[in-house]
Amino acid sequence: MNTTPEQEHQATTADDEVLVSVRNLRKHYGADSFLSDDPVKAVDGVSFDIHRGETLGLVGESGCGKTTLGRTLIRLETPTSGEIRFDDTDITTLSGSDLKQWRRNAQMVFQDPDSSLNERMTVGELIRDPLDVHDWKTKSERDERVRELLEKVGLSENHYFRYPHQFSGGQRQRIGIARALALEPEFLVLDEPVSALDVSVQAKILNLLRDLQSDLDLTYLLIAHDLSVVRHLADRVAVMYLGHIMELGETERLFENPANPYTQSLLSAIPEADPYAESERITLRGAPPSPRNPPEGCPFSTRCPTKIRPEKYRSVDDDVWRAMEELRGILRERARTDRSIAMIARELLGLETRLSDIDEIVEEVFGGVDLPPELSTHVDRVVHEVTDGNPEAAQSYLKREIGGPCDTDTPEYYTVDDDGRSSYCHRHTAEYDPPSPTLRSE
Ligand SMILES: Nc1ncnc2c1ncn2[C@@H]1O[C@H](COP(=O)(O)OP(=O)(O)OP(=O)(O)O)[C@@H](O)[C@H]1O
Repeated sequence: MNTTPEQEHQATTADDEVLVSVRNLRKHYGADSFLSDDPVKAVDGVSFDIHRGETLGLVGESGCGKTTLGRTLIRLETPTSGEIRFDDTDITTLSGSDLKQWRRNAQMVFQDPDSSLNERMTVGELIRDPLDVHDWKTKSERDERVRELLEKVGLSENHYFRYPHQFSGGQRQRIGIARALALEPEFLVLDEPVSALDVSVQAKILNLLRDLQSDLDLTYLLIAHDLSVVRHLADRVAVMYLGHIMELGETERLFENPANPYTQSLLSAIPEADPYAESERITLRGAPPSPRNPPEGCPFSTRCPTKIRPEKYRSVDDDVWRAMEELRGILRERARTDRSIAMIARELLGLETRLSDIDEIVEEVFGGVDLPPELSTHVDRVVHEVTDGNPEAAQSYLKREIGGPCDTDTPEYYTVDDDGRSSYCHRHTAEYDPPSPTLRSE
C-alpha cells in the first residue's frame, strides 16, 4: 500500500501523541549563494513524526545528513523548505526573540564534550550559562538549579567550582547533558552522545540518558553510527541515505527483518553474534554519491544490490549485468570529477595495474564474462563515444539503453508491516519481486 506525503512515516497508534512533526523538510547548503556550484542537498525531503516520550534513532553512513537533520529540527539551521511543527506550533520560520524563547524547548547534546565546553568556565558557570542567557528566575534560584542538575546527572555539588579539564570524558559528557537540561527542555537531539567515549563508559552514559528520559518525560532524537547503541535505546529507527529516509519503523522489527535494500545492506555489515549463523553479506559498492549531485530516481540506485532491471534484460546473467553496472559507475564518476577515466576505473575496480584507455578498461570489466550481442552493441557504442572525447554522451546512452525505473523514477513510501513501518523502494509494488537480502536479479 502506498501513502500520501501526509501519511508518510507515521507508524502511529491512536494514543501516540505527536511532539515533533516534520513534512517535506529540505536543508540545502549554498542554495542561496550566487556561486555556480550546485547546492549540497544535505536533507532532501523528509517527513516523519516523533512521539512524546519516545526515542527515535537516526542511522546512516557518514555524510548522509543526520547531523544536519538534527540541527534543523531544533532550528540551529534554517530549513530551505518544508515544515516543522513542535507541539503543534509551526517553528519552521521562527526568528528573533520568538526563536530564542522557543529554543528553551529543544536542546542538543554533542558528540565531543571537549569541543562544546568552554575550558575557561567552571562547571557551575557552564551549566548556569543557558539560564543566564534566558534570564531564568533569580540568581540564587539559578545556583540552586545548577546544584540540582549536577546531582541529576551523577556529579556532585563539589564539582561546581572545578574546570572541565579536571574531569574524565564520561564526566564531561555528564556536564554537557546537565547544560542541555538546564532550561527544562522537552526534546533533546543526542548527536553521537557516546561515540567519543571509552566503551566502558558508554553504557553508563546511555543508562543515564534512559533514566533521565523517564524521570523528566523527555523525547529524544538519537543520532548514532553504532547500530547497537540505537538498537539498545531507540523505540523506532529512521534509516537515512543521501538526504532521504529510506525506512522508518519499530526498532526490533526493523533490525530483525529489514524491508528496504539499503537497510538490508547496512545491517548485513554488522558482524553476527553467532559467526556460524547463515546470512548473506551484501557488500555495498563504492561510496555514496555526492549530495551536490545525487542520482535521479532512487537515491540508492547507484549502489543497490537489488536494483530493478528493464524487462528485456531480466534473463541476462548476473555477472554480465554486474559488469554493465560497473561500467556505468565508472562513467558516472567521470561525469562528476575532473579525473581521467583510467584513474577512476583503477580506483573503483581496486586495481594496481595501469589501465590506459577505455579499451583496456572494458577488457578488465568484461574479461571472463560472455557478453550477449545486444549488450555488446551498447559497450561498443560506449567505447566509441569515450574515444571521441564524449564520456557524458556515453553515460546518458547507457542510462537510456539499460536504465530501469530505479534510475528514472522517484520511489514512494510504502507501508510494509502492520505496525506502520514505511520503506522507500520501487520493489514494494506488486509489479516487482519484493526486496530481499539474497535477491540478486528478477
Ligand atoms: N555548513 C555546511 N555547509 C556546506 N555543507 C555542509 C554543511 N554542513 C554539512 N554539510 C554537508 O552536508 C552533508 C551532510 O552532512 P551531515 O554532517 O549532516 O552528515 P552526517 O550524516 O551527520 O555525517 P557524520 O556521521 O559524518 O557526522 C555532507 O555532504 C556535508 O559535507
